[in-house]
Amino acid sequence: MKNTRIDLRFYFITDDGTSGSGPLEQAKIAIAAGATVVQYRNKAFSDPDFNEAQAIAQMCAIHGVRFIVNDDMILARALGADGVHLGQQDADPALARQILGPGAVVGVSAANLEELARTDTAPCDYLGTGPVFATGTKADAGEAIGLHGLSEVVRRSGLPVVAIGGIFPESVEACMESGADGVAVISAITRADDPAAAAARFAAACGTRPRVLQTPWQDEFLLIDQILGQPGDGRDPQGLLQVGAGDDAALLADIARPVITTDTQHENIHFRRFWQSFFEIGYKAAETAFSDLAACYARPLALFVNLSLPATVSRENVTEIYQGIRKSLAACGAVLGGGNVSSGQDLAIDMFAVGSGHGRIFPVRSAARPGFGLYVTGPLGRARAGLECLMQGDFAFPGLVEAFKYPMARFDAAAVLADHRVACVMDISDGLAGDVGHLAQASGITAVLDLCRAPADPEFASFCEKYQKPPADVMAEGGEDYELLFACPPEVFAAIGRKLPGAFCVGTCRAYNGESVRGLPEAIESFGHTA
Ligand SMILES: Cc1ncc(COP(=O)(O)OP(=O)(O)O)c(N)n1
Ligand SMILES: Cc1ncsc1CCOP(=O)(O)O
Ligand SMILES: [Mg+2]
Repeated sequence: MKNTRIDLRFYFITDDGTSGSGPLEQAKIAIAAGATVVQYRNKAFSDPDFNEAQAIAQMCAIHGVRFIVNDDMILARALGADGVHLGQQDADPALARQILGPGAVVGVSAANLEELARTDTAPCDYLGTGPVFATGTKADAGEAIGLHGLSEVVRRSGLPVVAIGGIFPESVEACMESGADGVAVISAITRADDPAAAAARFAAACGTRPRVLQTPWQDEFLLIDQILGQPGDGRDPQGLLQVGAGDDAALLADIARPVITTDTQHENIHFRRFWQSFFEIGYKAAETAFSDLAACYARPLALFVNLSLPATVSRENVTEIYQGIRKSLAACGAVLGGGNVSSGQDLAIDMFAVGSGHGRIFPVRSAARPGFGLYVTGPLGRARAGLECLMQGDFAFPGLVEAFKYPMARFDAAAVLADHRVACVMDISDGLAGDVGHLAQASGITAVLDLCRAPADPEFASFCEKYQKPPADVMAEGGEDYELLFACPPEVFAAIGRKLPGAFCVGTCRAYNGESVRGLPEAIESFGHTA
């Protein structure tokens, strides 16, 4: 059964064969001009194209434009599309109707009367017929049927018909007069010198109206209000935000020894949507900022977040990012102090974290002394291994993937170190190999690494075995565990170790002998945050 009506007047189809702008840009132009339908046609679709297709789906949804996927009903379903377009070589329309349901749009191609005779049109909502005129866009499109052929199909089909193939604004009227309900167009827009002007001419010929293009977060203030909450809504139990969301700046209650840090997370540098959900991206971004506070013994109070949002991120995605951020805030008792959203090329999360420093001690990197041991608060390399698993598509080590996705700022460990007056601390965000060098340089010592004393970790060990990686290499190069590196006299560590059973020794501090770091596994390069 079908019960779908569709306005076919200006049916735009994305072009996967042009060196000009990509499908999302093309769709935006068509939507802004007044397209009534956008078909996503990508003959070489592969997984990484999903985000772009989703962005087109979102643009269509926001503007009330029907979104149709060519050829692939499963992709249509995954994208929440309005429907699918199927040709003679594609899946059976009856199956598409069964899978997509009665409310979906199912379109079918019948190039001419012969194909129409072979087509089960009962499950279909419309027919795509052509090429009406010669087209260079589809090599296997067959002979042009002309306006006469179009009118014959219209007369026989009993379905709404969209004319396709070689159509220009000048030919729209004749197609409509031949009985078509609309025209489908690719190259006359996508390969025009001025695609926006060409699309506008189509809209005028089809009788549709232009739109002011909205981005998913156009109503920025609403979005920010929704995200930040309001005073008294229980999200700021300590009353830190005397003036919070909704004003130009936040007024915070008095903070003893304010400690401030900033951090930025960029798509494809610090995270990938392919590997992490928006929730996970938000959560981890906040933890990375808070890890800096933990390394300074500061109590976390507030986080300010600026989001740069490309068109491929929806309002729902933004909400998910903030849900992830809120998980992190809840874990450490901090509040969301404010923020901003703006359009951008890539998804980026800029953060500004505020904390209250320890009453007596502010640890620094420069306080290591010869004779001190070098220690870390917990296992190293697990997050790096988890990242490798994601890159390989290996699901055999869920604990490692979890370590990559859900690091925890070590406020618990910081409290123990502070109790023992440890004065030299930093968080390991770039990998031990790189970060120990920073500590050694700041302290003017030589750090001698020895990673053989790391506690046994069966999952990590079997990962290293499977991928033939020396464990010490992965431990030394892997950032993103967000453990703390600290230096103190061995007798102090003896007491700390009883309270922090996961902590272990990674080396010793010696008088500077011309090298900042010794004992690094060979061929180690700290995992730099470069693309
Ligand atoms: C609206 C519309 N009409 C016809 C087609 C062509 O479909 P098909 O014959 O399956 O060819 P491909 O487009 O898949 O190469 C269409 N896509 N849209
Ligand atoms: C997909 C398709 N099916 C029949 S003709 C055609 C191509 C239409 O492209 P253009 O509008 O550039 O002629
Ligand atoms: Mg097809």
